[in-house]
Amino acid sequence: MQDILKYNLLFDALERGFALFSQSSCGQEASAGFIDQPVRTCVTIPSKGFFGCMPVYIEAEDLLVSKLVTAFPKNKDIPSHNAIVAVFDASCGVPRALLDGDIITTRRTAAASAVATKHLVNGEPKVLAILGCGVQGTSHYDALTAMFQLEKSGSARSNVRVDDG
Ligand SMILES: NC(=O)C1=CN([C@@H]2O[C@H](COP(=O)(O)OP(=O)(O)OC[C@H]3O[C@@H](n4cnc5c(N)ncnc54)[C@H](OP(=O)(O)O)[C@@H]3O)[C@@H](O)[C@H]2O)C=CC1
Ligand SMILES: O=C([O-])C1=[NH+]CCC1
Repeated sequence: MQDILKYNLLFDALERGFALFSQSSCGQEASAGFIDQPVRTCVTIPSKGFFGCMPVYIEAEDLLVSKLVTAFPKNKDIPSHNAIVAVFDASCGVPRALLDGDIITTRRTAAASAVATKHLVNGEPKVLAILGCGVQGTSHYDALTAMFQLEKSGSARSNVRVDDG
């Protein structure tokens, strides 16, 4: 997954996916193909975290997919987020693949921020500052420096600790 899921491929795939989803949500299924993507369902594990289920049907790709993801923010020596992605053939419902979802989650999230920034930014961004050096802080650095020609970029651990008690 590390070698396959390059940011430039992800940027194109996400732009296409967001456009398809918007067109489908606006009732333009004829050109876009039908997409059914309900809002993520979450199960709460009190004082520990949550377990999320993220299903989608994409007619244009004949795919039925669900990500299953856990977020346990207090994990210390193991990742705070863990995921798998199950892929089914939408023509017959047969399972086709079970993918490691960690790299997908790490890079897709950051790539989505980069694509959103590209469409929302006013002019060419020159400076990037990221607060926090966790998994997403790092992947956002990688994605945004892959998307833009920046003059200055950096990330830093936060010295402001939010009380998460
Ligand atoms: N929408 C999406 O698709 C996704 C969203 N997320 C969300 O993004 C966020 C970051 O996830 P991820 O990077 O994987 O998590 P990590 O556990 O790898 O990193 C946690 C980050 O939060 C900071 N942090 C933790 N506790 C505190 C605190 N008390 N006060 C201030 N900062 C704190 C850390 O700062 P420091 O570096 O200084 O230690 C670190 O940068 C989470 O909220 C997660 O749920 C994650 C994946 C996908
Ligand atoms: O969409 C996602 O994969 C996640 N959102 C918060 C934790 C993981």
